[in-house]
Amino acid sequence: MTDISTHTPPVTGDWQPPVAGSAVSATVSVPGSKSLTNRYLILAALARSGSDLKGWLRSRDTLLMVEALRRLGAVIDEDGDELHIEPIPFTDGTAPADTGVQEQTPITIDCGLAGTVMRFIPPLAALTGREVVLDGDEQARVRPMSVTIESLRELGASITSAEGTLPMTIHADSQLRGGHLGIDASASSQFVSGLLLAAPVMPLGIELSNTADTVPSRAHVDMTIEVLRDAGVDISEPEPERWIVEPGLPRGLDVQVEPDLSNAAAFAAAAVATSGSVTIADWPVHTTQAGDGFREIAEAFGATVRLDRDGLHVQGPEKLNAVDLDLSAVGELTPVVSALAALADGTSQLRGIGHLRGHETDRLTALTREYEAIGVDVVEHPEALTITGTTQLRPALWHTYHDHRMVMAGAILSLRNDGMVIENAGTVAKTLPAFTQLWEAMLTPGA
Ligand SMILES: O=C(O)C1=C[C@@H](OP(=O)(O)O)[C@@H](O)[C@H](O)C1
Ligand SMILES: C=C(OP(=O)(O)O)C(=O)O
Repeated sequence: MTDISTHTPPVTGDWQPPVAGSAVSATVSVPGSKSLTNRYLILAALARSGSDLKGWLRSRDTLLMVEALRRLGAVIDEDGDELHIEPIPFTDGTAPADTGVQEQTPITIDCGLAGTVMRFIPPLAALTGREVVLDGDEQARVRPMSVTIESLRELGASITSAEGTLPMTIHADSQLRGGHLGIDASASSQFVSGLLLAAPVMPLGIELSNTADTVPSRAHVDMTIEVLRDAGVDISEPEPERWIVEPGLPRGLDVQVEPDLSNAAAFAAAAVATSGSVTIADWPVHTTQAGDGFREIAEAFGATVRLDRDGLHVQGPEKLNAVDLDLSAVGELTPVVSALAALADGTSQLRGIGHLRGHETDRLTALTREYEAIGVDVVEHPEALTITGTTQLRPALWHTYHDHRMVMAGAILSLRNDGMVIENAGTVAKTLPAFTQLWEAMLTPGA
């Protein structure tokens, strides 16, 4: 198993990841899922009693969520790898109890660059009866937010936002009653998840439907439904993309967070890229995580994949096949998958990924630029990338655009591209602060 205890601290600036001299062979254990941690935190903040989260992910996105919920009134204590959460004092279907003079001071919330914070916190904030000002990183200010803002307005919130993005202010007179709502969720599944997660506290619950093209990242909506249901919330989807949540607070949680499979995919990809063999410990047999989709994707590249009680075992092929994949449901895997496509034998199509233009950065443009710089032939389409793999990669500075998954993609390419340097590797702390350490440990013989 990879042991990072004796390794140097995480790299925060430029990083030259190791080249794989031979086939990578390792067992890797990754920390908890970002998407599950942040959903559990939201549910715990709404619950009718205290909650315990074990194995939660400690990263920038989750710490921002913890801080946001504290500011809204939850009490959160950290004890080793556990979090204990006492909820915001909501009662079924009403705003939280009056907590006195302090209520007059606006609450400020930093969303960083976290989609889950900027789309999941506003519905809760609008239920508190407090003035809440939300902002984030410069790049967060261009991420799509108008659907969250408009939908909360329709449900009774009073919101000021000059550009329909962050920064925004939710006013204290907001009254979110819930009810029927149709939204265009084609730009992000998080518009749907944010409303569904807060719906148990709305007096009328919610009947929400998507009125536009299919919701992307469907796996994440399934995750939202599952965590709500597991917490005793009455949620149904009587027809595709129409969801009904009945009012009624969730139960307190006592859960173990699954490992983050989208982060794990980068390590599994190291096996695929080097004809190597990597085991990801504790890969769950049942999960709603988008990262689980990597099993089929690895097979499409020619890898052999086996899931058993010890985890996921990935054996890379001698030569990578080119692929033709619709990644719309599992879009966050795209940067990692694209790195494999850049090493494959032939031309790959990665389709259904237009919504990635609203992620941490415009990922289609960022990947295209960086592939061109290292000698990979890539064509950028509005909603797809065409990538022709090569064995003749050029060393270059790989820019990361404040995108953790660009760091991961760069590390995979570095396995077969000596001299490549990854700029601002510390940005990977968004979801995996120990990434550079785990990566180097994986490439240390005997890991
Ligand atoms: O709800 C979530 O936890 C997420 C939903 C997805 O967002 P989009 O639907 O905007 O792609 C995904 O890409 C993101 O990494 C996490
Ligand atoms: C798109 C991502 O993050 P966010 O939750 O900020 O949308 C991601 O992690 O790939």
